[in-house]
Amino acid sequence: MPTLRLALCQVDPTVGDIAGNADLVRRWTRKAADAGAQLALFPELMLTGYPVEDLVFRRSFVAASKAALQRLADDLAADGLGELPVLVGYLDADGPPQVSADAEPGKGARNAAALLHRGSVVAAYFKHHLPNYGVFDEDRYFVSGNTLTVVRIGGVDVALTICEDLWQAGGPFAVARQAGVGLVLNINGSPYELNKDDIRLPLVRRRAAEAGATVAYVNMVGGQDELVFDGDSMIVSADGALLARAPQFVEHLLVHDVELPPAKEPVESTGELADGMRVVRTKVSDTLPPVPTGEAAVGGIIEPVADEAEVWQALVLGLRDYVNKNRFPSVVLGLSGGIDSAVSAAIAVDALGPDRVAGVSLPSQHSSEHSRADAEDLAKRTGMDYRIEPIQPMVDAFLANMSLSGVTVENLQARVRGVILMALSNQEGHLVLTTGNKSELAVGYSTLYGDSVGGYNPVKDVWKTLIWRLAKWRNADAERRGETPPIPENSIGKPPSAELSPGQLDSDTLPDYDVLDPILIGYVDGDLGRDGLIASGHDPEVVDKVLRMVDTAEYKRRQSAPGTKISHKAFGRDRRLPITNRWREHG
Ligand SMILES: Nc1ncnc2c1ncn2[C@@H]1O[C@H](COP(=O)(O)OP(=O)(O)OC[C@H]2O[C@@H]([n+]3cccc(C(=O)O)c3)[C@H](O)[C@@H]2O)[C@@H](O)[C@H]1O
Ligand SMILES: Nc1ncnc2c1ncn2[C@@H]1O[C@H](COP(=O)(O)OP(=O)(O)OP(=O)(O)O)[C@@H](O)[C@H]1O
Ligand SMILES: NC(=O)CC[C@H](N)C(=O)O
Repeated sequence: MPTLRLALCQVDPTVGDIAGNADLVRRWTRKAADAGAQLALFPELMLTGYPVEDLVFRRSFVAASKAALQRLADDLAADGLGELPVLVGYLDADGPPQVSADAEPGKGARNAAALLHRGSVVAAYFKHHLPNYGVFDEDRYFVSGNTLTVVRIGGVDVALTICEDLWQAGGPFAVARQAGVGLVLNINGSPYELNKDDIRLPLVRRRAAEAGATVAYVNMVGGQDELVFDGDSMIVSADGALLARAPQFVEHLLVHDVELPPAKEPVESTGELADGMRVVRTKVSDTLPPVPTGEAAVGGIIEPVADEAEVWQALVLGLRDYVNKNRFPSVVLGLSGGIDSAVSAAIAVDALGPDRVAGVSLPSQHSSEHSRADAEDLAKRTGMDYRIEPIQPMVDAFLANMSLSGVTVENLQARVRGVILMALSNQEGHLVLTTGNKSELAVGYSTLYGDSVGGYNPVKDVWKTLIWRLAKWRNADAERRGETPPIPENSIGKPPSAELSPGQLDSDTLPDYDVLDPILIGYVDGDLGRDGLIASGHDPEVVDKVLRMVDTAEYKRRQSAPGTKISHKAFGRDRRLPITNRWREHG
């Protein structure tokens, strides 16, 4: 049986940085070669980053991707790495974009993968299944490919596939079986969602069984606006055994030797192959770079971590990459002494280090003594910068000049805080973090242009009840490691309050969060209607109240800052609803 040393390069590309991404491929191909790899693979749309959205419509961008691909092949050969076949995702086009007036049927932009060898592009593959649900809009951008590319490398037939191809039965993996391949490569831009890693392994196993071949699955890592890619690259044998698995949320080179069946005689590509596809075969090389003598390469198997640990890492990486890729030196956020700002600050410190996080206490006449003390305690525990900017003089200046009362005055305080944070951003260059959790976003419990101001929201997709769980987990994790728990116990234990009027508590306006969150999870994440929610045991009156709040807060969500997606259905692309909308489920 031939043995192939595979190198799965789980790296963090940046959208639009074609030259930087090509350099990343060169650096990691060098690492792969140093590890004796005989075939290296990089994620989906590696050269352009993923997802590129409407950049696909720019012909200049497509041209840059294509030119970079050939340049990369040349550079790898010039680097002395030409003998190592490298599979890399890139943006291609064989016709004008589908949205343009001169579009041609069956042609257009392609989500593509190319195999580079000895300074040339020796084979290419166009993604067959285009995801068009959730956050994905690939039917808007790409034309589907109908050819399975099979390359013969070192006597083994290897099929090339891209991400969504893995998620559907009866497509390229079924064709791969008909073509008799020994290995299927699958390159991914698969964003993180809680529990997605639990779905991926059985999915890869099913496709390995369908193809009757080993599957090498490489995914990117890193944050891109609201998405965070978690890696979780793996190799699964034809009989479903997990051979190697990379850690989540970090760049990683997974190098593993796989035993593969020798290529059979070429199968004729005529006849009905699955899903209307045909097969095109290319012989790349009989000879491969020799593996260094000695130990076989074993990639190891990383065990999945607890949900809280996984979500925390996702939030940390999502924020870090947003801040760094958008070149902010630091972040600033208001510290109320409450749990949302405390958790957001702890995420920021883990993402950026304490020197790049500034916390501001913005007390008003309604702020309790503990709000200041708890904010200061948080700052001490984490080592972040801390200052106090009292807002009352500015609030009073408004009240002396305008006749305002009730909720307007509550909102005024939140807005003065927003103005101060934006002023600090303008003056000192920080990115402002806003800290509204998913429960608040769902019911509109925030002040527009007030506490909702900010460029990024690290907890946007985190239900309030999960915020508490994360806080407890993060503190316990610190204790396990002998470190100071970052979040003051007081911030975890106190009843939530906006402190915008005397003695105000969230529970004056909202049901308790352990009642509210399950209703929201059913309505928002599960798309349950009123009847479904009541049938699952919720009080009809509370359901009506909650649904009314959710439905009428769409306008706030549409103006909200981006934030890291961690759930199956995050506000934004996953859940698109009209603002002007008279459809109501509730009484
Ligand atoms: N369909 C629509 N399209 C576009 N704009 C629309 C709109 N409907 C209202 N609006 C605008 O929105 C305004 C109302 O929104 P807004 O000004 O935000 O005010 P509003 O939602 O009325 O009040 C904010 C609520 O959030 C609470 N809060 C504030 C701050 C922090 C926290 C917390 O604990 O985290 C809670 C506060 O106690 C209060 O109950 C209207 O005056 C109108 O200008
Ligand atoms: N006194 C304050 N000083 C500094 N920032 C504040 C203050 N009050 C509110 N904020 C900012 O506004 C956000 C909204 O907080 P608010 O206290 O109104 O409700 P919350 O959603 O329960 O948040 P938290 O749990 O952080 O208190 C806070 O997370 C914080 O960033
Ligand atoms: N880029 C893709 O094709 C991603 C779609 C796929 N279902 C995933 O989330 O992994």
